[in-house]
Amino acid sequence: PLPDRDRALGPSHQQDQSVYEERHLRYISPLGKGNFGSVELCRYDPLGDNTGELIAVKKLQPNKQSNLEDFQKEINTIRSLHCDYIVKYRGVCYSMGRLSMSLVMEYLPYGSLIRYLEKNRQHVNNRRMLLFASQICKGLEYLQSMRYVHRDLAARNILVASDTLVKIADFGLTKIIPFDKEYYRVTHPGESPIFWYAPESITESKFSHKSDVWSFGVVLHELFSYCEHNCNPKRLYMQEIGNDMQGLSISMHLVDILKDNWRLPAPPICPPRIYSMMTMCWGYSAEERPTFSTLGDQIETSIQD
Ligand SMILES: Cc1cnc(Nc2cc(F)c(C3CCN(C)CC3)c(F)c2)nc1Nc1ccc(F)c(N2CCCS2(=O)=O)c1
Repeated sequence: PLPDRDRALGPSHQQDQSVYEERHLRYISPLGKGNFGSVELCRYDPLGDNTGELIAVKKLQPNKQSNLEDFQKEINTIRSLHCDYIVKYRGVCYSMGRLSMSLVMEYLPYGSLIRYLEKNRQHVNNRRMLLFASQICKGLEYLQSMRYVHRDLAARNILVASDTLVKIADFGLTKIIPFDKEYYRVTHPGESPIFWYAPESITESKFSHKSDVWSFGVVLHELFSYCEHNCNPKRLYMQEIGNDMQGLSISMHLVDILKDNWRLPAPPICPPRIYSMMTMCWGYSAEERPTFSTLGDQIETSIQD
């Protein structure tokens, strides 16, 4: 049979674990909004006695019809992923007579990693940070084994399931690398998070597992900066680029300083071995960068020490 992700998502093939009926969906509160649409906390309560499970429901922006295709791709992607370090797909919910659909996922109560670290900074030590880093690394290793490139790796897209478990959350930009290529070239970059992008992604819109490795290095930087607002990657890069913008676009300035070998500075109190791991992820050419399995081993070694 076709591998999971190659089967078309369609109402006629009831291969989804479950289709959620809108009439049993109880809206509770908003979780987040973005150009992607919105994510809401709901309770699926078919018995109507408040014993149903809490779920996170991602709805598409109603007006953006073009996104429906992307949304279907995102649903196909997340449906095909089965990994402890990736947020779990639960099913879909059709409403308005199959006119619109929502993506139903498991609900992770602690929210985004950024907010979690801001709130719990005082009792998250380096060991726990390394545990989170190794979980994200394992999630990415799994994604790579499925030939997916995430393309939007950042602490804001990592969710916290518990004090000892984080998961990769957002697959809106994830693409499958064609079987005969090493990279995916994007035609419409959209709003690119360039401060998390590898140089070749900025200059050539090329995305590969190695460009995800670059972004993982930036996530390591965010982790060991405790997602401090005043030392987030965008702020640090903009300080270095300076405000003397001679008309060059920000992304060209960014590529210039990366070519000159400037890199994000070591976060305060970051173990030297971790910072050297980040700088390896930031090898200018993709070949220089380590693989996720090498990074995973190095992180495991650091945890043992
Ligand atoms: C699939 C999923 C599962 N569980 C959860 N739990 C969750 C639990 C929470 F308390 C919160 C917050 C915590 C802070 N207070 C004020 C509001 C609720 C929260 F934001 C999330 N959220 C999920 N998705 C999600 C939600 C929201 C998002 F903005 C984004 N994204 C944004 C960038 C791309 S994104 O799609 O990753 C994904």
